[in-house]
Amino acid sequence: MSVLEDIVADVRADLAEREAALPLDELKRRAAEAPPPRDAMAALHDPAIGVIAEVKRRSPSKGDLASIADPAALAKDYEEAGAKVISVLTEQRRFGGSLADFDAVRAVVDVPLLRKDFIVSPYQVHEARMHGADMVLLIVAALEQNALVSLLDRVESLGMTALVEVHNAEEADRALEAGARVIGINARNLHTLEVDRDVFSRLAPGLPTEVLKIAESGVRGPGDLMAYAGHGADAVLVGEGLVASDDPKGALVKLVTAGSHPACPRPSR
Ligand SMILES: O=P(O)(O)OC[C@@H](O)[C@@H](O)c1c[nH]c2ccccc12
Repeated sequence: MSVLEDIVADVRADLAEREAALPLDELKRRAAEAPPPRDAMAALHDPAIGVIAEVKRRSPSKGDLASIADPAALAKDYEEAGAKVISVLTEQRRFGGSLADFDAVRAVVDVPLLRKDFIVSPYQVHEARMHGADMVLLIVAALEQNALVSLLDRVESLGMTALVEVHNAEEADRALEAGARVIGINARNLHTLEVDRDVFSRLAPGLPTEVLKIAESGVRGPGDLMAYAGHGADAVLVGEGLVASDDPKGALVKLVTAGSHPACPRPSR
């Protein structure tokens, strides 16, 4: 099995436990009572190159990145530093995240929040909404086409924005066919965990101008952000480059400053 298949198998096992504890109907009822979602798409439509800052403790490729004893404090720093959206990993076994982290962050920030997980079931989408998510990650490589289409519809029908993640041209075609309006091009191959920053420059030109393009993974600093901007990125999604820094807030200020600098290329929308 590939890394991705292993992760998804465990995610499904954990999901079955939660479904047994809280049935879907009750979950939907609670989700309907959550405050309405924020407009993540509008937040990312800013003319500056935005940063989606991620709360990430560890990863299968790099192991422990940061202990993050207080995810809310980190997220507050991200918000103050100018993050357009904050991504919170909720996958526990490989990434050390949780819905409790998500709740802690939701309680202290106003920016749109992305639930970063391996979403394979409508249950997880309603669960995201119940916890106050505004945006949900859908990984094309983890989904059959009909599941991708129905999950995307569900995310949008609940008023949230789907970040549809791709890593190659075939997945990009599937994302477009499903109706994705925000596409994340991940430099990391989730089957092998290898990073190739050139994937963005290969795929982005083939996407329609009106689709928001997010460059994911491997952003080490302003130079990488500027390079991605030059290839048409509307925003970058950054985890390790922030959490593993001695000063995550300062590191994010540098990225945000680069993204709004007049010399930074702008998307041709
Ligand atoms: O830590 P990095 O290299 O900045 O990467 C962030 C983000 O792109 C990465 O966490 C990610 C991209 N797609 C994912 C899917 C699942 C889990 C994690 C991810």
